[in-house]
Amino acid sequence: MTNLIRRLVSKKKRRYNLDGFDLDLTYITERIIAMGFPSDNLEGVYRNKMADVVRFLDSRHPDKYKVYNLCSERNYDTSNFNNRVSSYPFDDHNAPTMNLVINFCRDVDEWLMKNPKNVVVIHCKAGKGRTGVMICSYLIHSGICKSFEESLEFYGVARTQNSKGVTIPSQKRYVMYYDLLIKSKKVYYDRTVLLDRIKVDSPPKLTNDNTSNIFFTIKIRDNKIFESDIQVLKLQNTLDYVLSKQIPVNGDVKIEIFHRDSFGKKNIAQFWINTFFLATNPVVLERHEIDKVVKDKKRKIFPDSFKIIFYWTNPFQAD
Ligand SMILES: CCCCCCCC(=O)OC[C@H](COP(=O)(O)O[C@H]1[C@H](O)[C@@H](OP(=O)(O)O)[C@H](OP(=O)(O)O)[C@@H](OP(=O)(O)O)[C@H]1O)OC(=O)CCCCCCC
Repeated sequence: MTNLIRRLVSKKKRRYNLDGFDLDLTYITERIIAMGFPSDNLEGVYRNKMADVVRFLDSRHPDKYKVYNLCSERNYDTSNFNNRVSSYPFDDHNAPTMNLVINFCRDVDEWLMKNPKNVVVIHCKAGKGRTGVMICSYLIHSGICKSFEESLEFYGVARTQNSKGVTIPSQKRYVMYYDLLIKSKKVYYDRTVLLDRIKVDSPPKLTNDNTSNIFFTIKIRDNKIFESDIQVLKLQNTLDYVLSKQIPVNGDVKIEIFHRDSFGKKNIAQFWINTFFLATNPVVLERHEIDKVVKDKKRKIFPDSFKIIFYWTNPFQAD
């Protein structure tokens, strides 16, 4: 019964089902393992049980494994894994920071280079989205995959039965960024640019009378630096918000669009971008490139033509 619940919760992910083990765990390559959170108590009933994961790793890769926990929301006693655990935390359904990806790839590389028998075991909560971003980045870093498209495909096929590994647009974008960074051979830094203006084309249908109360926020990593006032929009209108003062942003930037009604505010769309990689101006994000919007498969809220456009300025001409 417990295993049935675990299989239901792990959905389309490929499980390790051999020699008496039945775990939400997949070998992406012989030396890169993805898995669900090693849990205790009630969570242990529907996710991987910590004791089973320890038994598996100690029997298959004694003293040769290192575990990477990507969850910002939970932790465990690392002595379960002989303290060979590194933490690279970021939030569920979000992108990591670029520095987190860079440091993670270095750490994994260092461990794998130490001994040809060493393996890495990477997990978040479900062991799919966040785990996928980091594994795909390392597949590029190590040269196992030659492009971000190849790594996303490779991981999706290996980890799931429906090839839906990394599905959140911002998470995919960060794998693309890492590919660009590796190919450019440049040294990453939190480049400063100025945000000028944000447009939302073809507003969503959120109410029966087609009026929506939209506002947006800008965060640099986890710090909110700007919140717009509420814009009342009718369907067919375009939200065109010219910032009264240019806003300097650097590195990982999260923009969230909210709708406010009598029940409160609801985050309806969001995306992460990294300023180091901004090239075109304006930046146009199509429907399929915006988190949450892609989940509206039947186009009930967001029309096909929905897009977010933003304008920015490079304060340093030489960049
Ligand atoms: C009889 C019970 C039948 C249960 C059937 C459940 C079937 C079911 O939907 O199970 C799944 C859910 C939620 O599952 P999780 O709590 O594991 O949540 C997943 C997690 O957020 C993934 O992110 P990450 O941690 O990999 O970064 C996410 O992938 P992504 O970020 O790529 O979108 C995935 O989205 P996705 O589904 O792929 O769109 C989420 O479902 O489990 C529970 O809510 C725990 C249920 C606890 C039940 C306790 C029972 C004791």
